[in-house]
Amino acid sequence: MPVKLICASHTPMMDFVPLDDTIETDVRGTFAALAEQVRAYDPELIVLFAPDHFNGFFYDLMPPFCVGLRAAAAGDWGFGTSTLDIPEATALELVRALQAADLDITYSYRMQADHGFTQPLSLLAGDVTRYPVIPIFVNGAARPLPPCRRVLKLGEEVGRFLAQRPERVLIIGSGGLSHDPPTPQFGEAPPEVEEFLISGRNPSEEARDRRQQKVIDTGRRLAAGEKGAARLLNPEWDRSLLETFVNADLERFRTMSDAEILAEGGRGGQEIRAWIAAFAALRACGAYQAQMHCYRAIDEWIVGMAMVSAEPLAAA
Ligand SMILES: O=C(O)CCc1cccc(O)c1O
Ligand SMILES: [Fe+2]
Repeated sequence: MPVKLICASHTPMMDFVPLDDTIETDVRGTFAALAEQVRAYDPELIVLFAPDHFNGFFYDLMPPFCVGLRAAAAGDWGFGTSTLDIPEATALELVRALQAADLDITYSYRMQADHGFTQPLSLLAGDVTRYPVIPIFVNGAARPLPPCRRVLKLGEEVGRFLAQRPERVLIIGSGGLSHDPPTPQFGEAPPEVEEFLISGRNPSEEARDRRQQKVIDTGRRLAAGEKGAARLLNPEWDRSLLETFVNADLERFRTMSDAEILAEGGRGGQEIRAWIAAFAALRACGAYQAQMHCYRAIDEWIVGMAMVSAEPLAAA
């Protein structure tokens, strides 16, 4: 079974906040080069690990992980509401395989996939619906978060499933690295915000715009060096994580705590779980070699922006 991996940060602010220098050209150029790789590879199945940002998953019922059996784009940040092209029978087989491996996996016949899913599909696949995809939600926003060692286990078992599939598979991990967008935290927010965090699905257009504008404003204040606007990006931590992934040193994550991730990588840093799952899945298919394509710490977009691709060693 051919397999390939791409992990990338996401930041929906890309399409709302233009940068006035070469950074945007570099980032978009790298995404375009990776999209060309995807086109040439022509995946028959994408397995996409991504977090949610209180667009599709809420505290009324918060799973650590969720396999989408049917799903649509959540409608946030201009990525539309298209139905994803999920091969339902294969996704169901994956659920059964995970259960057989003692993972109590959640699944959904009506998943909403937010920009964590739709942005990488749009940037790397050209369109949200271009290729068959199995979306796998990995909670990276709603505390308490699943322990990183369980994320490793999920990735490993997904990888074991993929290793015996006939399809040409592209594994994508979406999120992080260090960044601290103004996502409200349960227990630290006023009652009406907590109510939103519990059950804020399908917001009005005005409510959605207000929320997104707040994120955009935070980026502007961070870039302006305003104290307390958001936790600073942490390029040093980002680079050490990238090295860990490139060196396939995934054991590091077995003991990595939420507190450590929060301290080094901010609230958004918790999204590295999607990369951990993706790399663990690839690793379960055999030894790999990885290539780093880009790293930029971008305050305006509130993101440690990185892209890494990887393939099995034998195929290199
Ligand atoms: O819409 C939101 O709540 C947050 C948007 C957002 C911004 C920067 C980096 C991210 O990873 C991200 O998700
Ligand atoms: Fe995010």
